[in-house]
Amino acid sequence: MTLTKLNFITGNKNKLLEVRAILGKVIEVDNQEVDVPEIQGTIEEIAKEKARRAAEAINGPALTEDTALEFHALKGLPGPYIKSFMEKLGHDGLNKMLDGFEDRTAEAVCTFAFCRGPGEEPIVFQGRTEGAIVRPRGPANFGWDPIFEYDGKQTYAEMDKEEKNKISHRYKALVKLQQWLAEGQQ
Ligand SMILES: Nc1ncnc2c1ncn2[C@H]1C[C@H](O)[C@@H](COP(=O)(O)OP(=O)(O)OP(=O)(O)O)O1
Ligand SMILES: [Mg+2]
Repeated sequence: MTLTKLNFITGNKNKLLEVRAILGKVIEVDNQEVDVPEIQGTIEEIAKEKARRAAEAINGPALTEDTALEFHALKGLPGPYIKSFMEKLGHDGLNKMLDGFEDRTAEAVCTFAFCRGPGEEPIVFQGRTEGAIVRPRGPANFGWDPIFEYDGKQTYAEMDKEEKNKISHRYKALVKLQQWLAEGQQ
């Protein structure tokens, strides 16, 4: 069965905007805002379970995304728990977490999971982009974007949206998703 549109389950408007900007020419992206619980575990386990639960909640095919931010000095933490860390500590606190370390590099990880329907095994598409954690620069309208510096130059928040969408963790994951769509979803 060829997919004619993707049902992207997310409550995050910025994610939806980026996915539409990148995938919009290739396939229609519908959105439903369903609050699916996120379990603890590895990035892949969390992503798969999120898609499984989303497919059950809407009783049909569901695409979900989970974003992680791995600090190398902290062996990958906060990773998938970045949302809670960001909410509690903010840009300043996240920076301070690394002040005792020399290594301020980090990896932004985007993991899409697609589940055909209830009871089906989800398939995962992941993209990673290397950067460093810096004091905030640029507009603060998307989470940790102002403290994630790409390429030693601009932060995600300072980058032109089009530029960001050519190198971001989300773009790289969506390239893999597009390939899978083009190859007939085998
Ligand atoms: N560049 C970014 N890309 C993705 N998420 C980001 C970015 N900057 C900040 N964030 C935030 C949004 C969330 O607080 C957190 C990621 O948590 P996550 O559970 O994946 O998203 P979410 O809960 O906002 O949406 P969803 O409904 O898809 O789960 O990181
Ligand atoms: Mg979430």
